[in-house]
Amino acid sequence: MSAGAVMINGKAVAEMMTNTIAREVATLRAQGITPGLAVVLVGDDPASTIYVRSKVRKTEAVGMHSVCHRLPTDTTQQALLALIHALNDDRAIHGILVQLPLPPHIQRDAVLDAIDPAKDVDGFHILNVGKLAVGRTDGMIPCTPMGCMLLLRRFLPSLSGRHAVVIGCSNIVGRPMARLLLNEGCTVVITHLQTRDVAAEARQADILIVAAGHAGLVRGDWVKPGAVVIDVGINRIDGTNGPTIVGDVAFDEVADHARAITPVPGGVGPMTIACLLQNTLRAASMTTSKDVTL
Ligand SMILES: Nc1nc2c(c(=O)[nH]1)N[C@@H](CN(C=O)c1ccc(C(=O)N[C@@H](CCC(=O)O)C(=O)O)cc1)CN2
Repeated sequence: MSAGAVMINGKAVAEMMTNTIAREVATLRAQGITPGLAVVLVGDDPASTIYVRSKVRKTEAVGMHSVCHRLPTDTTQQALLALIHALNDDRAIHGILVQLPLPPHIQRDAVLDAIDPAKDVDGFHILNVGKLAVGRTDGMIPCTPMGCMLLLRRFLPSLSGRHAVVIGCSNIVGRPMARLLLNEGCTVVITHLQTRDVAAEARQADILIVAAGHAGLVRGDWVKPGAVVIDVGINRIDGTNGPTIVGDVAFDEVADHARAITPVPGGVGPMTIACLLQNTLRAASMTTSKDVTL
């Protein structure tokens, strides 16, 4: 890593956030409200199973009420929708999360749009997507892009006027990430599979967000000296010492050019779950204020 490059330690930031959240949960509980999160997993995808277990463990660790519904792969869309409607009506549940990806026979958008937008702690409901798209701040923000923004803000006090390039245009990361950066005053370019020269676009970036799902895609010569690089990729590969997790960025090469970089693991990933807890706390707090106004 070059002498000036800083490693942005998402794991440490996520731990600090989680400690703060635990204190705020204790305050809410003292007022008689225990924030509740329901996680729904359909099927037995190994990575999803690990993420869901981690979400449940961390939800409980901060003192929230945690419910996990593990459904078989052949669960019908109708049965899944019935569960969501029941969770929407459950006053002990403030946040609902359906782990993605869903099996192919289930229409993802129909399921996500069935979640009460006020309980949509993933920020994937079309109403929350729309709020973010028009720059409104009263919607739920998807957890991974929110985690990236929190890491960026710690490192760059103002994002206004920066040139940001987002590699990847998924609904979970790339698109909401681009909108958050735009809302903070960045000039934003999104690249995708049809982009003619992704490397040339990346070289313009003051802020480079990489969420392509392609191990080691971004090489050292793709990065402008002094850029801040956020690696969202999580790729499982077989290394010489067994299976290992790497990002979308060739870390050692890029660290020679960048001013700051997130590692994988230990960068954006832990922030995703911390932001999920933050959104659940926010959802529970909003219910409270609604109750007070009524
Ligand atoms: N409903 C959702 N589904 C999915 C989301 C999401 O935000 N909502 N994001 C991803 C998976 N994901 C959370 O669900 C997630 C991915 C990675 C991590 C993480 O902490 N990664 C670690 C490495 C973990 C490992 O060893 O595998 C790291 O980067 O340090 C947390 C959450 C897709 N689905």
